[in-house]
Amino acid sequence: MWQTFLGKRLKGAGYAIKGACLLLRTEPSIQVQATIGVLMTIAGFYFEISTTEWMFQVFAIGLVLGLEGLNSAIEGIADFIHPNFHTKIGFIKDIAAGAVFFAAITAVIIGCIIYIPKF
Ligand SMILES: Nc1ncnc2c1ncn2[C@@H]1O[C@H](COP(=O)(O)OP(=O)(O)OP(=O)(O)O)[C@@H](O)[C@H]1O
Repeated sequence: MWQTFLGKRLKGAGYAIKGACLLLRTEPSIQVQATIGVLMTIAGFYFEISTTEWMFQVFAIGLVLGLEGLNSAIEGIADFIHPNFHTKIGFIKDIAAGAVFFAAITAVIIGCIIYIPKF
């Protein structure tokens, strides 16, 4: 029983890693956000930010990438179930993008709080 449970969880993790690789390979928005994440990580090492600052920065990068990935999935579902123009599809895509915007603004504020005092 435990072997089946563990096997299923490991399989699930495998699918999730595959999904993360797919996002990085196919989604331009994720590629941009991931590049910003890498640059911020380099900046973190360069400015030798504190442990607390690392925690906020890593959290912000993960939050933006995670929501951007979900946004891509919502866009994919919307295009699949209704490929033609529809105001409801437009609304769904806009609010999904709005959710990413909240996370991105949060990340920018965290970045400003960490890095502005270092200049
Ligand atoms: N099927 C649709 N019906 C109504 N409005 C749409 C539809 N598709 C897109 N839109 C509008 O266009 C905006 C951008 O759409 P989307 O996020 O799909 O990006 P895109 O530029 O069309 O394509 P992609 O992100 O794949 O490059 C949406 O937020 C929405 O306002």
